[in-house]
Amino acid sequence: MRATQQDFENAMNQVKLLKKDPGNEVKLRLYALYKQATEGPCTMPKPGVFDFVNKAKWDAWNALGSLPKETARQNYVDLVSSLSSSSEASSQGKGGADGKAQESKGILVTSEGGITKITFNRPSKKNAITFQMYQDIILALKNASTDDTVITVFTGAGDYYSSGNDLTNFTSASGGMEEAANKGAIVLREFVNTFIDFPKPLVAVVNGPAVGISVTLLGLFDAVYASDRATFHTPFSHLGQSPEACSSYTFPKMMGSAKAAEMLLFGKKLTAREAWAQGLVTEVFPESTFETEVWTRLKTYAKLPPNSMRISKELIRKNEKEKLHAVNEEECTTLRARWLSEECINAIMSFVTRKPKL
Ligand SMILES: CCCCCC/C=C/C(=O)SCCNC(=O)CCNC(=O)[C@H](O)C(C)(C)COP(=O)(O)OP(=O)(O)OC[C@H]1O[C@@H](n2cnc3c(N)ncnc32)[C@H](O)[C@@H]1OP(=O)(O)O
Repeated sequence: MRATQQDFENAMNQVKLLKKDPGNEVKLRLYALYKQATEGPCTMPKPGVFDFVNKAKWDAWNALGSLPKETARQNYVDLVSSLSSSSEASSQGKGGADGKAQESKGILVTSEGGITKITFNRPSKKNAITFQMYQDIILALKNASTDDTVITVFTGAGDYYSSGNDLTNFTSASGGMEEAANKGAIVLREFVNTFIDFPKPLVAVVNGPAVGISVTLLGLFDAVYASDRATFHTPFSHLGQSPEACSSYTFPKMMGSAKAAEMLLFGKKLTAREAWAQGLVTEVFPESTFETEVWTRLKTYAKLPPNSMRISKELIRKNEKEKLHAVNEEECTTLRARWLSEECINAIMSFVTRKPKL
């Protein structure tokens, strides 16, 4: 039976729910089939040789020649169906009861002893945050804000806390940089708003190096415990980008504008003790006792009266909320423009095309 327009639209939605990243080759094939099915043969001018991403996409689309739209639509549906059967669609239920675990691609959410634990769980990529992970974290925080857990804790699996935004979020987007930048700004706005509005105590257990957005977000946490192995790095200028997660406001407020500028403008990497001295970190622990000491403490905190902690947090945050939302809005608008700048595109391309290690 021929794939209908409805089958095609269902397949497009299905792609967004794939649990396993199908890899760049498959993504290019999907892109090419989508373009062929919706626009017909490629008539676009060939991108320049240094425009790696758009050239790869153009090549994939152009290779389909005069394949009829209907056949491209059918092939797209078939390809998605084969991917979906090998990679069960992502789902994340509502948690809260002790011992329940929800796993999505890239994050692991567990709840035990009154603590929701959200783990960046992509150690082979230093826990870089994909578009899907941003969305899964939003969902996990929304669940944690209304379930019966008392404290929510972020940590990282493996040697890193997180290397920040996955730099391939933009290069692997099927609709080009402009579409990726629009999507990025929308996702980022909602993601940061969820942290601003999160009603319960939010704690970061920074087990290792933290980069980019995983650092800036810490300004919205209630406590940050760090191993003495952790470092804090915000290389935004090196990436042609600008600060996010309200750090253009929280960092100068917390550490003074001179120290904030060293981090946010010049990309100075701080040790855990330096970050503590600047007020970004609550307490630093020796790596050898870090996990035991921190988790023992958190288990005690999770037994404190939850309503009292929620009300105190509300009082602390109340006068800042409107300001934080306005800052988030402006940072997202600024970043959207940055992502389309030559400085940023060149920096991202030089990361994704760097030579593999021997
Ligand atoms: C909705 C969108 C919101 C966006 C908000 C804006 C956010 C901005 C930021 O977060 S900016 C910060 C972005 N992050 C970085 O610039 C870090 C980039 N990575 C590195 O510099 C290094 O990988 C490292 C210092 C983190 C670790 O170096 P090393 O110990 O030498 O390991 P590898 O480089 O070999 O890394 C292993 C493996 O992981 C991949 N990887 C690491 N970080 C990222 C990343 N941020 N994005 C994508 N991929 C990453 C790396 O490519 C290696 O993969 P491979 O084994 O080669 O397949």
